[in-house]
Amino acid sequence: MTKPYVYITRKLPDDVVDSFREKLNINMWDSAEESVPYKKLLEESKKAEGLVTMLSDPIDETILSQTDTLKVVANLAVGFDNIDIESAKKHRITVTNTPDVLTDTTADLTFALLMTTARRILEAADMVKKGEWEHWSPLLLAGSDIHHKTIGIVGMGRIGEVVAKRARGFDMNVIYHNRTRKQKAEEELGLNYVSFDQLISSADFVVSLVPLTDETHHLFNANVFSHMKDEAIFINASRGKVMDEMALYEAVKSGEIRGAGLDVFEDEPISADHPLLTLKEVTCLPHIGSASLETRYQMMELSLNNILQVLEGNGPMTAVD
Ligand SMILES: NC(=O)C1=CN([C@@H]2O[C@H](COP(=O)(O)OP(=O)(O)OC[C@H]3O[C@@H](n4cnc5c(N)ncnc54)[C@H](OP(=O)(O)O)[C@@H]3O)[C@@H](O)[C@H]2O)C=CC1
Ligand SMILES: O=CC(=O)O
Repeated sequence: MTKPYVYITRKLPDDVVDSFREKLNINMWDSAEESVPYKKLLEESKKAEGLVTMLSDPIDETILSQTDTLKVVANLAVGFDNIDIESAKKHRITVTNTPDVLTDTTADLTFALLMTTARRILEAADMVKKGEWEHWSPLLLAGSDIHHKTIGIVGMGRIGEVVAKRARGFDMNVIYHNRTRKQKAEEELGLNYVSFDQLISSADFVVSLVPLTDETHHLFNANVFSHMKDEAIFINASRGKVMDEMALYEAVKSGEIRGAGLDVFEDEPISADHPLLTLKEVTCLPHIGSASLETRYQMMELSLNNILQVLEGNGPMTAVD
């Protein structure tokens, strides 16, 4: 029996992929770092039954409408804003993602970003390494406290709840905003539900964990930054396009808010001359929320298992609704 053809849009480790080769005929793009060119993606999608895609691959109507073979797209991420879900539905192509396996790891990184920014860890480490530490002084690199402060989480989903748990461990007051209230989490984690406006005006740390949708595009804009506390720190670990980067730059530069910690950007990778990179109050990371070895291996295995399940006629393990 011929094995179904599956294309992976990045070079993944052989020790993960090889165990699926008995049942799947797998081909991969030959770089782990560089995205597959769009033309090649289009060409492969016309002959593959399954695609494993990265969050940087645009899986659009052109790709989804021009294939007679494609049955399943497994995105190596929990976010799926790079995929035209309506079009996939229309063409009866299953889309899967990688929820749960990355939740704790991403929550760890989100909290690390918050702590790094609040306590000015990068500035401090740089000073020591560059030999610029000349003396101890009472206000040397004095930052913001974390304990007993108020953290406001916008997007209290899987990752939001675990960040809330981390925050409770630091004796923080946790407020959140979602479109729907989560009574069980409120009771279990001691959270307080507030309106979006209340959250942004009362939180010391405003943390974005909302997916990118039409509704959340530029949710954090100049008007919103202007209503935050002067000492507020904005943390974005979800998607760059939920914030207006230039408005954030202005807000930090003018002292309207104290700083920001960002794992994601409107365009990735962010260009080296972007104004945000000039601000010492802004911590910037290269979209590494789920990047632990253990978690990335689990995400790869889950993606390939989703492909296998669908192509063997079983339901996907983690389908995007
Ligand atoms: N930096 C990184 O490397 C990573 C980033 N991510 C990002 O984090 C996001 C969250 O992941 P995860 O927690 O698993 O997702 P979930 O779907 O579990 O949580 C998302 C939450 O956002 C809320 N939400 C959605 N729309 C809105 C809105 N318009 N206003 C307010 N709240 C809203 C939802 O609640 P409700 O529907 O009630 O509003 C839901 O509780 C992903 O979509 C992805 O973009 C994820 C992993 C790693
Ligand atoms: O950004 C990462 C994801 O899993 O979504």
